[in-house]
Amino acid sequence: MPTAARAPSLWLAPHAKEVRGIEVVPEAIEDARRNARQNGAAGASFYVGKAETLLPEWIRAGFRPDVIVVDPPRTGCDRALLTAILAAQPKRLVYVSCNPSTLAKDCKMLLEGGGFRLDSVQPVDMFPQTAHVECCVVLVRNGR
Ligand SMILES: C[S@@+](CC[C@H](N)C(=O)[O-])C[C@H]1O[C@@H](n2cnc3c(N)ncnc32)[C@H](O)[C@@H]1O
Repeated sequence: MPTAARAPSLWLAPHAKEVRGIEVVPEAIEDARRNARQNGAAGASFYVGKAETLLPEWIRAGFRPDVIVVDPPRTGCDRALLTAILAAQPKRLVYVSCNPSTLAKDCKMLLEGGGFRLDSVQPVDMFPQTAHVECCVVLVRNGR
């Protein structure tokens, strides 16, 4: 179960055999490892690198996650990451976004890539009185 690095990994760890977190900032990975130790999240491991580099490597090596969680910057996910997600065919993809336009663009590619259907879209008004909105989208594998 690869995820955005820190918070989601720790919440998910008790429910999964294995959780892998990816993050480009090394200090964030150190924090994640420390948090995992302090919270007894033994199945969580964390990797410094780009998700669009590491996930395709893992998929080529046979890694098949049940669930993928992404929480990208405002620019959205790299195309190579979306391609790797399509190849991995997880049962569920949870996409947390702070930019509805890149979220829509990435979901279009994922839905047109086949294999997924849209399950839910949940905006969260974390920044009242501003134009910003967080949004959580769940895509599920077709046939589920
Ligand atoms: C919106 S924040 C999400 C933070 C995340 N929820 C967490 O708990 O660590 C986006 C994060 O993606 C990281 N990031 C940016 N580009 C990345 C990439 N290509 N691969 C992996 N992480 C990336 C940023 O450093 C930032 O911490």
